[in-house]
Amino acid sequence: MSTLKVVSSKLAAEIDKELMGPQIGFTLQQLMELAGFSVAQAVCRQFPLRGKTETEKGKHVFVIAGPGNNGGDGLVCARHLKLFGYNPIVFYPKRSERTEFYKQLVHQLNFFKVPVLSQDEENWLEYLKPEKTLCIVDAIFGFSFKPPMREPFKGIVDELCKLQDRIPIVSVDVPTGWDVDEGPISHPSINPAVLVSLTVPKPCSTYIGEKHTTHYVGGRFIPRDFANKYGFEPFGYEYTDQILKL
Ligand SMILES: NC(=O)C1=CN([C@@H]2O[C@H](COP(=O)(O)OP(=O)(O)OC[C@H]3O[C@@H](n4cnc5c(N)ncnc54)[C@H](OP(=O)(O)O)[C@@H]3O)[C@@H](O)[C@H]2O)[C@H](O)CC1
Ligand SMILES: [K+]
Repeated sequence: MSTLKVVSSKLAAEIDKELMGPQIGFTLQQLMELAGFSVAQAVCRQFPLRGKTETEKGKHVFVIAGPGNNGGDGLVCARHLKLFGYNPIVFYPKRSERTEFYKQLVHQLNFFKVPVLSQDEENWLEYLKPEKTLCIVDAIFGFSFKPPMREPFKGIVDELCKLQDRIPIVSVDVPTGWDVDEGPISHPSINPAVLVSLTVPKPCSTYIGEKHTTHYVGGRFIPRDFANKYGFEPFGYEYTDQILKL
């Protein structure tokens, strides 16, 4: 059995479909909770608060959530970061009307007093000052991005490209704007400091620069036989960890 390290977007969608199908019965909410939780753990691993000054601890984690499930991962991640003692702020310019569930995720952020900025709050760039921001979580688009990028996200990603040398970006599952299989197809493109691949890395992850980008796998919810069925070995997560550095 080949131990392929990546699966195509088609296979990733098939994996999701089977995980949420009648035999296995995961709900999207369950997978998103574990996915978002693993991204929060990766932020903590990469940007630990322990031993940091009060100023460092007061910096924001700026989570940009897109209109789909990648965005949902970001909303979940922000909630866990708050519980971990971080200072998340969510920018959610285009709120998904897909299901009630997204509204509940925003209610939970309100409950935890995590600010959720919408598009008409022009001051979102105010939060992107290096001295105020620990990192940016890119939860804009995942494996369903189809170019060309439409506004308001094109403008947002252009700003991120200008800032990424001064504020580290943590990309959820796929760096936004990359093709899930072909990698960075448009320029300029996001070049994340951290990539958290969910369930299993996608082909685009082979285009990250290993010196520049720390790569984690998260979304720990599949057993060995299921992984082998899709041609890969399960990842050797340590004990209760929700992420593994690759
Ligand atoms: N198994 C797991 O680990 C799980 C992964 N999850 C995450 O889900 C995303 C995939 O989510 P999906 O909703 O299928 O897609 P995206 O979030 O990537 O984006 C879809 C939305 O983006 C809009 N879109 C697409 N292309 C463009 C564009 N060029 N310009 C503007 N907007 C765009 C699209 O809008 P449409 O109108 O085109 O439909 C969608 O609104 C995966 O990557 C993981 O992060 C889940 O958490 C489940 C478990
Ligand atoms: K992303």
